[in-house]
Amino acid sequence: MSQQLTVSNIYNNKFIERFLALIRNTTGLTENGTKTVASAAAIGIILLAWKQMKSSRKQAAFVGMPIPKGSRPLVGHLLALGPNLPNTFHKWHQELGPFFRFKLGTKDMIVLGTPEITQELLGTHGKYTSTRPSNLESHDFGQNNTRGVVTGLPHDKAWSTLRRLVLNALGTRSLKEKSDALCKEADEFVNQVANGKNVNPLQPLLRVSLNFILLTLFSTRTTSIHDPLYKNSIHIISSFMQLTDTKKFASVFIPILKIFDPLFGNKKKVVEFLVYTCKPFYDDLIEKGLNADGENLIKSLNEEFNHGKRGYYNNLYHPIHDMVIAGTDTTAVTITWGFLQISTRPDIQKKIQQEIDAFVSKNGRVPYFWERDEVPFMIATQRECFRLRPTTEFAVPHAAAEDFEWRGMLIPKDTWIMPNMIEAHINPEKYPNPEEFKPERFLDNTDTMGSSANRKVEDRDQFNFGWGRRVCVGSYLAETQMFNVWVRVLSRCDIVPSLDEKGNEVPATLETVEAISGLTVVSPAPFEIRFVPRSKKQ
Ligand code: HEM
Repeated sequence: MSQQLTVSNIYNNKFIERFLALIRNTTGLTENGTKTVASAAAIGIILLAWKQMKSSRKQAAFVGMPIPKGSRPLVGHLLALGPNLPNTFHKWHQELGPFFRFKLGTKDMIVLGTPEITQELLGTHGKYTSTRPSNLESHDFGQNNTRGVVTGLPHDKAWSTLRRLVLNALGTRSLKEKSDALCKEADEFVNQVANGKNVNPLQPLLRVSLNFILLTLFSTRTTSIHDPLYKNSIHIISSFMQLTDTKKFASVFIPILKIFDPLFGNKKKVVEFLVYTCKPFYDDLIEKGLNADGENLIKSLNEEFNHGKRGYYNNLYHPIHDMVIAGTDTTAVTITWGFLQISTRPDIQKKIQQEIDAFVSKNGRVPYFWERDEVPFMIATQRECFRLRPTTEFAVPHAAAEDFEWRGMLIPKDTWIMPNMIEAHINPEKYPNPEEFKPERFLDNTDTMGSSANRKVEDRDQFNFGWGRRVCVGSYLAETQMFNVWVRVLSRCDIVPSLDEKGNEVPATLETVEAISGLTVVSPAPFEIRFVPRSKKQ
């Protein structure tokens, strides 16, 4: 009869008996001591085997996923990326298909090149793919891991509440109430530039965007580019962008570089900047916003997270900072790229002006954003400009929240997921002859682009505001601003190329103006155009 297997009779097994004797003879331990050591060894062996099993599962990660050539130990594909990432990725998509994996140092990154694939991974599998890469969280204002909107975690209740409050403050009703103040910002922009002189519209547009954010958050605004509030805000935005440039966090991707962190590491500088520069700046703005008449976002945030108490705002800095950073240059840059594209297309401008003029002669004023059905060709042109020059090249990267399976492949936790915005918008199946500037392809749709983000992928007409649960919370504000500025500029001006010293036109186009990739936004290199008042056109 076979012996029953129990913990105590395990030691009666001949092989184990001999093993215990060996330990006793070599260590001089008692019988009980030997059994304890043997048990500990057995547990160790089991743990090791389990770890081995786990890591062999990890080795099976990404099996079947295309990967470009050129990966090197330690640095991964770093040396194969070349100076122009979108071009390299376009080449890799052509060689490898709609998705591929590459390695940046030791980090795995998946790039998604078609709307369908992106929807599948970031929409259908959103449960696993809606967090952000942990190293995007470069700081927390030194405050117990309070996160903002951009890096908050979807399973965190505070994040859902925050997102809801922000969406509410930047939504249809709220912005309709603020409409007059927002329209004035756009009027002021036209007053400033409508003089027929060469101008780079980006800087004055940055002030319009900043004022849109300051008004909705704190019921305040800057009065000119010389206003200290404007100067300090731009200082905060640009310093933060520079401090958090991916290159400064190379050791995140290439761990061996950590040895240089004490010399070149940036983390301490970021935290000092946030604590000593940003906090006092935001304290002033928060007080201003809480003392202001009427509703604004800071009042609802303080009510929700601090029960309306004054004086303690540690948990509000991060969400506020996110809005200022995410909302200012994105919209200004989008409008700038749009004006650049139509500055060489008087035919397109004329069609838009006919629509606006017809509305003005009927109503005595230009349309509001909610009357955009009256200017369908202008809306279609904005969409076409946005398609041909997306404002972000890879949106804001998502990350895998846990190991999960996709198309039979194991995607490990922390894999970065990057939707390739440029590739998605030149997909010939969705946009026939994608290289052609053709606003007509969007003519039948004046819905907001933000609402298009919630549709089925085949019904979406563009993807610039992102995907899935993390879709941009500021899309309605951005579109309102784009509309207000476009409609006012084109009702009063023609946008034409700049002039050189001899009076010759210098056309600026997507081909002549370099696209400069930033942390998330891709900005035009400095260029100039002119806004010539329509009645005074030579
Ligand atoms: C044309 C202008 C804009 C563009 C192209 C844009 C684009 C984007 C994109 C692509 C994302 C990432 C979505 C994803 O992860 O899939 C995003 C997220 C975000 N945007 Fe925008 N955005 C714009 C304007 C704004 C404005 C005006 C604000 C705020 C006032 C804003 C605030 C945010 C925030 C807070 C997030 C993070 C959302 C989250 O992680 O849940 N954006 N935006």
